[in-house]
Amino acid sequence: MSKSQTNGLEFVLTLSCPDKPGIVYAVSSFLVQHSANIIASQQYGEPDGGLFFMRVHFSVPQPGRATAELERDFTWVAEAFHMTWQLHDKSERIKTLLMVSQLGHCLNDLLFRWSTGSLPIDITGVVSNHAVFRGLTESYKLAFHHIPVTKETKPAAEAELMSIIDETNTELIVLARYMQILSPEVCKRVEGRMINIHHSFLPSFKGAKPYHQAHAKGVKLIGATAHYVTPDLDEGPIIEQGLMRVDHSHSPERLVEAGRDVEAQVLARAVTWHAEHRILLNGNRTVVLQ
Ligand SMILES: Nc1nc2c(c(=O)[nH]1)N[C@@H](CN(C=O)c1ccc(C(=O)N[C@@H](CCC(=O)O)C(=O)O)cc1)CN2
Repeated sequence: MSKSQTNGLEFVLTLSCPDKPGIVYAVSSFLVQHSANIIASQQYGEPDGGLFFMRVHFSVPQPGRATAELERDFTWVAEAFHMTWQLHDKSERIKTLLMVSQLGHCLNDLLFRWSTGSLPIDITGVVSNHAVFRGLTESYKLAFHHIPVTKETKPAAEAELMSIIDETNTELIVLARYMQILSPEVCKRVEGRMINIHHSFLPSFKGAKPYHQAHAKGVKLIGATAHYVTPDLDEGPIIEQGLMRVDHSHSPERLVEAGRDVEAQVLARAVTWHAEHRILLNGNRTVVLQ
């Protein structure tokens, strides 16, 4: 059945809007009117009376409802409260394209988690500017797209990437240590649905070689940051971060090696939360409703 024709039994509604009394009441009333049962609900109101954020996971009785039908019925609530909102059929796994360059620890971790069912995504393929992970990708029976990039070929390479995204109906793109800066045009087309793992505790050590930057500063902690990609390098909304302790004896190469696990764990949490529709954008920040 096509996406709009599935009769979902469980849905996730996410919304943000100017805070005012009556929002939860209005959402609850909508759910009662549709015989829905709340399974989980989280909300957050900015303390200064700014925006209100909500995530509701609910079920509807058999035979289920088409998402479009519920969306049509919720529109009046959304308009009354000037909501930015989305309704997701929880049975539909988000189509996800993975991208990597020459370091495969995050890719390997994501592929394994996906293969065991612990990562709620459908992988549409792997894109890389190097050929080194073709074997690993194809061992999971996934499509591998080798798209080499040079300064001269970057526009054509990005055009090929966008074609793959469009042709596979990819909804989420994950930069699993993909080490090419993407153009503002690509960033605009994937705004809010491209996640990067940066190998430092942002905002420290943006850009290239953050572990070498950290070593030069004599840090005692290194970290990793998962964030949405924007035209401004490593400045996008932060989703998740992690840290680990190091000391004076760690060379830059040892820091690179030590950081692999925290990078992979942070990226996996960020991808999971995006796939579970737990992340709401709040300007250049995120609200993550657990
Ligand atoms: N527009 C954006 N593109 C990318 C972002 C981003 O936030 N906005 N994140 C990076 C990942 N990254 C650090 O996490 C990073 C990647 C690449 C570079 C860099 O200097 N790349 C050089 C080429 C390096 C090479 O060929 O090995 C370049 O693109 O000219 C810095 C940081 C992913 N893209």
